[in-house]
Amino acid sequence: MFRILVSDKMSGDGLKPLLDAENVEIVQQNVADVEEQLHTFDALLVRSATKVTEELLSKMSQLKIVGRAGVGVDNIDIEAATKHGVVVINAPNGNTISTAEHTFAMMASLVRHIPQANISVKSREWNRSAFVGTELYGKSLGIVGFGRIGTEIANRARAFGMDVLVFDPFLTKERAIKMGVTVCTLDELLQTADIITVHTPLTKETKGILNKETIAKTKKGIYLLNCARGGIIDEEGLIYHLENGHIAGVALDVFEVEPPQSSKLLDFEQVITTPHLGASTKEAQLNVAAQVSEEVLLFLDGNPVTSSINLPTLSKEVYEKIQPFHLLAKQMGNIVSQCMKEPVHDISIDFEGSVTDLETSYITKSLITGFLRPRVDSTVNEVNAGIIAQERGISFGEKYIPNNSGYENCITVKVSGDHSAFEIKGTYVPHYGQRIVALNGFDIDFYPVGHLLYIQHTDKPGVIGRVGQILGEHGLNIATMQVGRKNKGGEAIMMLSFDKQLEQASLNELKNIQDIVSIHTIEL
Ligand SMILES: NC(=O)C1=CN([C@@H]2O[C@H](COP(=O)(O)OP(=O)(O)OC[C@H]3O[C@@H](n4cnc5c(N)ncnc54)[C@H](O)[C@@H]3O)[C@@H](O)[C@H]2O)C=CC1
Ligand SMILES: O=C(O)CCC(=O)C(=O)O
Repeated sequence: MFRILVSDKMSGDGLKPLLDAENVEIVQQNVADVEEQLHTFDALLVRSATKVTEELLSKMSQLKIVGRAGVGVDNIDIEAATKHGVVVINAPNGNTISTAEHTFAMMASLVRHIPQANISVKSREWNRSAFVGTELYGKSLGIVGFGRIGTEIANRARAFGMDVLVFDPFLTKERAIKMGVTVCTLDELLQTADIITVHTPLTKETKGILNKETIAKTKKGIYLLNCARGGIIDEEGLIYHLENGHIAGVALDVFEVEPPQSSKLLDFEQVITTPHLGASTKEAQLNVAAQVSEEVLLFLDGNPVTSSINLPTLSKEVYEKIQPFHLLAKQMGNIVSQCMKEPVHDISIDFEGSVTDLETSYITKSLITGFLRPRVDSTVNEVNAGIIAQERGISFGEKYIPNNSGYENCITVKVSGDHSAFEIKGTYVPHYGQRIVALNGFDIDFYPVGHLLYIQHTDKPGVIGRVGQILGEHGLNIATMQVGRKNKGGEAIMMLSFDKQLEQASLNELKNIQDIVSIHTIEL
């Protein structure tokens, strides 16, 4: 049974997949009200109100996934979630139309002074001359950030007969041409636009992208809108230019601090506001809640996620192709880790053959996870494996090499430690399974599961027999056995598998056999 905490208010219909699921218990309460139970939840669903901080994540020790019912994840400490091995997903498309429509409604309201006129009429005034507006038709709209919402706004603006200028450093020329917008630099946009609206995420680069200096470059009488995130337009800069009369009007759905109780911006007649309502429609709330609910359920049932912020996202179809290699890589990492009982500083992974057609970064993360599991106390998974490896001074990298192994696909892992190195090769054979096909240059062929014993020895008569005898005396049945050697009478290896774990006494006896160089038990 999975326990899911829904901390912010969400559409009941949207949560239906979770409410209907048999293996799920849902608690719809704010995190602050379930302080004692925080460690029991497997998943946390939030909108923008709940702040998912390092402190909260530390208290939620069972947490596996955070679902953000919306786009912006600035209320979630992604770095901390990644460190805690918690997957973060969002619902990127569900509220695009609602937010674009809201921005457009704000724009129309702004240039026609609708909110101010509404207050005036309700105050029993009839002051038509005070509310003379401006047409949108023929005006230049500058859009900063041309993603999902920016694109929808451009479509609507063109239908209103506006020229659309776009600044987005990640926008390709082809897409701009297709969308019928003019791409320009930020300075060109600032100097040309009559109205500017921002639709970027809040990042180090976008924080204060419109500020005292950049707003000064805009036309006198500019209209500015922020329906994305508070802080993208610097509030002090806004106040400065509202006071000096440079700005004709501002529409804000979002604020640097929400609610903006003490913000001076609320005192300006030419500032119109809404309380972060961009995504507040029945449709958007249903969409985003349903999207994250379905995704969280799939994830908890062991499926890949399609909109993760801190994991490579894979479709189910792609995941099915990757899954056998994902497992093979985890087993390979685990084997090396158990055989190399020393500090390791580099892991290099070579992919060859058909596996190179897949998203190998996911396979690499699985390998690093498998390697770290026997060494790390904290829960390590594909989300935090990279960070944990880095923290422990282990570098890793992957590359594609020509397919010379003789296998249809092959993964070779070379691990460098302080005192030695280890090399392992694995392949996946459909309908046959994962196979380890070489260890430290010895050709071998074994299935990497269960209780294994890896023995390095000298290729001499009687060694294998003595091993079998000691194991037999300890009541240990050898399930499978593989041997490999490079030269007659030289170094050799054995890989044995058992139905149960070996005890220390039998290992001690094996170690005493002359011509045995080393022994490692491997538990997979
Ligand atoms: N008011 C509300 O209720 C809502 C607000 N939002 C906000 O709107 C933002 C945009 O949402 P979407 O369009 O869905 O996101 P998106 O990811 O589709 O688009 C963001 C765009 O910003 C661009 N961008 C990133 N850094 C930039 C920079 N330094 N300069 C210019 N452009 C830059 C990206 O290239 C991308 O095209 C979200 O991050 C969220 O914060 C989203 C939904 C509802
Ligand atoms: O209504 C909400 O949850 C806020 C939506 C939002 O800001 C977002 O999706 O980024």
